[in-house]
Amino acid sequence: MRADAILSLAALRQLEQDAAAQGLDLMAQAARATADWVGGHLSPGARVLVAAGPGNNGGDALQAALLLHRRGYHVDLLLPAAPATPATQAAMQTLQTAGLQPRATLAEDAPPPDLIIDGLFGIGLARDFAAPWLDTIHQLNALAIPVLALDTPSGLDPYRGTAANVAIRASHTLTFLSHKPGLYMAAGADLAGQVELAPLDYPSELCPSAEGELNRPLALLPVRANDSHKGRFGSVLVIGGERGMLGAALLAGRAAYAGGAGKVHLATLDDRLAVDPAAPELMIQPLEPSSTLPAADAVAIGPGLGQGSAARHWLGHLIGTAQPLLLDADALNLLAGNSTLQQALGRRQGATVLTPHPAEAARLLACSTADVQADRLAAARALAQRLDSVVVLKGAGSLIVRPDGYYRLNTSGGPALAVAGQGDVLSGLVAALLAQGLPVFDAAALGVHLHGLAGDAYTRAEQGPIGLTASATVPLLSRVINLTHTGAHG
Ligand SMILES: NC(=O)C1=CN([C@@H]2O[C@H](COP(=O)(O)OP(=O)(O)OC[C@H]3O[C@@H](n4cnc5c(N)ncnc54)[C@H](O)[C@@H]3O)[C@@H](O)[C@H]2O)[C@@H](O)CC1
Ligand SMILES: Nc1ncnc2c1ncn2[C@@H]1O[C@H](COP(=O)(O)OP(=O)(O)O)[C@@H](O)[C@H]1O
Ligand SMILES: [K+]
Repeated sequence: MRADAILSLAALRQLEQDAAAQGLDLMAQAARATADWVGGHLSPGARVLVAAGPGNNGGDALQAALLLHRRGYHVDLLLPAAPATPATQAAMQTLQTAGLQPRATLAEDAPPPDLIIDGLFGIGLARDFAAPWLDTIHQLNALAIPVLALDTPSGLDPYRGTAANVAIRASHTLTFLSHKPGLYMAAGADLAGQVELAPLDYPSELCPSAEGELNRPLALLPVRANDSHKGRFGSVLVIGGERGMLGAALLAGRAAYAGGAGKVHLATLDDRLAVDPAAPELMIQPLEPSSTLPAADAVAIGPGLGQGSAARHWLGHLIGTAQPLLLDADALNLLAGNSTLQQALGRRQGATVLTPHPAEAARLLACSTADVQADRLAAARALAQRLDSVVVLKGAGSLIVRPDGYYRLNTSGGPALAVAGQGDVLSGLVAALLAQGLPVFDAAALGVHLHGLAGDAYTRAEQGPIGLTASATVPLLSRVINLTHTGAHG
């Protein structure tokens, strides 16, 4: 299996069953990976508090506790409930034989540990917590000590990224067998800390097919030949810029140049800007109902578009063309209220990308933003399938989803990007990648990845995420593109 692959929960459970039927002990492997992780971070003699739950997540933790004890660590065991699975019961018996006695509650006078291992609950979490779990998790969080969560922080749904009524806040998560999207999305983005994968060993024929993968840049722009000219790198048309929202179209246009487009046209609904003095290379044309649109290899419609009749007209017109097309912002809001446009989009011949943030996705799905965030993958898949488009569901852990449901989960970027105008920048960048000929899923995925890298570069350079504006992101885009730019001559 590819290292970046994501297995569905059902596939993971199937793999677990098939491995057990072949006599493979995945729990022992998970425990070894855990003990090795601790060995890479703390020296023997360090104090480790191992919190174990009743299921197999607890089994992983208890087997790891035994290994750590044998390797010379000082292990304290917290076992709030009796082990419920045979593997967990057996692990507990071996620990007791080795002289380790568990406690049911945290000892108030115990010396503070150097690390907590959270093996309370994994993928088997089924409901909100009651006592004693509620108190235990609050108490563990209150210790404010580094936590290594096994598989997932207890209380976090590692597929949806939603938290139960309380959840462990981990500094690190060691997840087993396959990546899990909820460790990067919604509440998971703050609860999982640094995530590492322990893939574990099993025969390759047991490996189910993946439902998605982490978004790593697979498709890159081709290296540019010395004998190049602007006509080789595609032209982008941005349509938007209603009164009071011209800036959105300008940001998209500037980002399209930063993303390597050879030519960028802006067709704006507000006719009061003849030129962008900060980016005079943008060719700006006010839109009249009778206008002929400039020829383009990719079109982005939506940044600052508004929802007036002219906006509706141009959206309908573009859906009827076969050009690669990106819909953002008010183009999505117009679409949400118009089933005729939605049907036309579903029948569209050309490649289409939709880039909703959760509120725009909610309007399209006629549900609440909270509903979208409660199951981001299901929401993005529903839209991609219904509108036969590649969908980028933005926000922490952006998802890039194909109509057949396969997805890439983005891990770059962060709160530096949580500021007005970043969506416009992303639209222009993805349009530039489309105009340069990347296939639609790759263009969307690479654009999201690079946009996130620009945010990460800022956070690193400024030692924090505060203060990055959308316009200041544009030059960072070209820097990260040039840094990652490899491949064959185009
Ligand atoms: N999937 C796999 O192939 C592997 C799984 N392993 C581990 O096994 C874990 C899954 O084990 P399980 O399926 O036993 O599940 P868990 O250990 O996550 O939890 C299941 C137990 O918790 C109880 N429970 C669920 N929600 C509760 C709540 N809110 N309050 C109180 N009790 C609750 C259930 O009744 C059950 O006893 C994984 O996360 C991973 O850590 C590893 O051993 C490696 C292999
Ligand atoms: N916390 C975050 N982590 C990662 N990416 C983020 C975060 N917040 C915002 N972003 C990204 O920034 C962009 C914001 O887009 P959007 O909400 O459409 O902004 P606007 O409408 O103001 O242009 C999206 O690409 C989104 O994924
Ligand atoms: K856990």
